[in-house]
Amino acid sequence: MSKVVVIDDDPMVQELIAAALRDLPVEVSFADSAESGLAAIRTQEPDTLFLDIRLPDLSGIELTETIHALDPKLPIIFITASDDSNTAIEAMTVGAYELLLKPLDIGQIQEVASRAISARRMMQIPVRLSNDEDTSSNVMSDQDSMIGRSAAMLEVYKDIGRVAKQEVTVLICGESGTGKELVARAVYQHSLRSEKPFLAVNCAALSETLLESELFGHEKGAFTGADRRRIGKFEQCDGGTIFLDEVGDMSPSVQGKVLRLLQEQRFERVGGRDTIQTDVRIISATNRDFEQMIQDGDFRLDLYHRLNGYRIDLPPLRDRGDDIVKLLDFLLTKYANEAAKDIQGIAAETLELLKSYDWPGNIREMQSVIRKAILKSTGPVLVPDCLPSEICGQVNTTTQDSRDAQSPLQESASRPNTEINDAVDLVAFVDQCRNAKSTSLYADALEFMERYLIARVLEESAGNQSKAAADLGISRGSLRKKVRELGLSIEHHVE
Ligand SMILES: Nc1ncnc2c1ncn2[C@@H]1O[C@H](COP(=O)(O)OP(=O)(O)OP(=O)(O)O)[C@@H](O)[C@H]1O
Repeated sequence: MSKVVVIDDDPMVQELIAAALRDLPVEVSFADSAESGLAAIRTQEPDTLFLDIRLPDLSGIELTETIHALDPKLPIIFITASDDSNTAIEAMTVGAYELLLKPLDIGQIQEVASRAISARRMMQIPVRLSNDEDTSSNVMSDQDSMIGRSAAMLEVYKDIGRVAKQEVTVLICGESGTGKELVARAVYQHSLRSEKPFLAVNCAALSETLLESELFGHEKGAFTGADRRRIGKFEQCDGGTIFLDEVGDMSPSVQGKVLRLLQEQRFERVGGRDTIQTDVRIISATNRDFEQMIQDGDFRLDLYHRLNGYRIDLPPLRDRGDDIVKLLDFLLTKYANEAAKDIQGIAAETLELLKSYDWPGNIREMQSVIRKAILKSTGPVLVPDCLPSEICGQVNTTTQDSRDAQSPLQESASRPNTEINDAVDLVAFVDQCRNAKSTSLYADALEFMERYLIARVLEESAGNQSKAAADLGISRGSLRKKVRELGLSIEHHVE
C-alpha cells in the first residue's frame, strides 16, 4: 500500500485530504509543523507528500531542500492559499510535483495524488529483467518483472545495459502492450540520472495545446483558460529524464518545439519571451511505424534522428517462443494470489490454445485474459471454457501457417465479434467477481463496461476512428490508447 504524508497545520485541510484519499489504497499520516513533518518523512518514507507553503515554524519552500536531501525523488504537492504566480513559480522551481490552490477540491486532490503516486512508482519500483528459470517464485516481490529469456528478449536486456549509462536519447519501438514503458523505466533506473526525477507524458492523451503546455508550460493569458503561469515538464524535470510515450502522435508544431529543445536544450513557455535552459534526457516510445510516418510526411525526419540516439525494438509476444509459457505461469500465480483462488495449473488443451493464439494486444491482452479466466474458473485447473471465444475458436479453424498468410482484414472477417457478445451481461460478470471474492471489482467492472462500449461504437462506425471518437466524445488519441489498453483491435471492425 502506498504511503502519503500531509504537512499542514489547518485541520480543515487535513480533514479534506483524509476524505479525498479514503477510497484510495493509501495510508495517510498527518503533521502540523515542519519539525513533526520531517520526523514523519523519516519514519514513514512516504510515496507522496502534501506540503503547506506556509507552516508555523518554516516555509514549505525552505523545508523542501531538507526533504530533497532525505529523498530527492519524493513527489511534493504544495498547497497554497495565494494565487500569486511568483509563489507558484518558486514552488515548481524548487522541484514541486504539483501545486494546489485553496479552496481545495476533493476530485482534484484524488486526481493529483493518484498521478503523483504513479509517478513515484515509476521512479521507485525496480524493474527486474528476469532471465531466471523460476518466475513464479518472484511474484510476491515488490518489483515489476520483465519475464522472458527468449533470444529476442535477451537482446533487449543487452540493449538496456548498453545504453542506460550513455547520455543519449533512446527510442523504444514495439506493438502496443509489449512492455515499452517497463523498458523506459529500466533504462532510467540504470542511468546516471537515476537519482533525479523521471516524468512520463502520454503524447496521445492530450490535445495539441494541452500537450504543448504540459511539456513547455505557458504564461498567463497565453490561450483561453490559461489563468496563471504554468511550469512545464521540461522545466520541472531539469537534470532528470522525460519519457515521451506515444511520441508518434505529436502534432507538427509540438514536433518542431521538441526538435529545438533537443538541438539547443532551450525553449520558451507558450506565450512567453524568456528563453529557458534545461538539461533533460529524453526516452520516447511508439507503437507506430516511424518509417511509414516519415514517408507520409507525418513525422519530421530530423526529429526522428534526434530521438533515435539508440533504438530498442521490442518483439511482439508471438515472436517470443517459450516466453509465452513463462508469462502464463507468472500471470497465473500472480492473479490467482490476488483473487485468493487456489488455481493449480492450466489444462493441456487450454495451454495449446493459448500458445497458438497470436496475441495482437501482447502482454496487456494476456494479463486481461488470464485474470478473467481465473475469475470464471470453477475448479483448480483452467479449462478452455474459461477463455474468450476468439482464443477458443481460432485454433480449431486455422493452423499457424495459414494464419500467418492471412491479412488482418481476412482474419477479422473470420472472427465472430466476441468483444461485443462477451460483454453484454454486466450482472453475470459482477456476480462472477463477487463469487470469486474479487478485490478489484470497481476496476474490473469499469474495464468490462469500457470494453463493451468501445467495441460497440467501433463496430457501428465500421472501424472509422474519427467517427467513433466523436461519438464517444473523446479524442482519437484517447480512443487509440483505450483500444490498446483493452487489447481490442481496430482492424477487427473495419468493413
Ligand atoms: N516481459 C514482461 N513480463 C511481465 N510483464 C510485462 C512484460 N512486458 C510488459 N509487461 C506488463 O504488461 C503491461 C503492458 O506493458 P507496458 O505498459 O510497458 O506496454 P507498452 O508497450 O508501453 O504499451 P502501450 O504501447 O499500449 O503503451 C504492463 O502491466 C507491464 O507491467
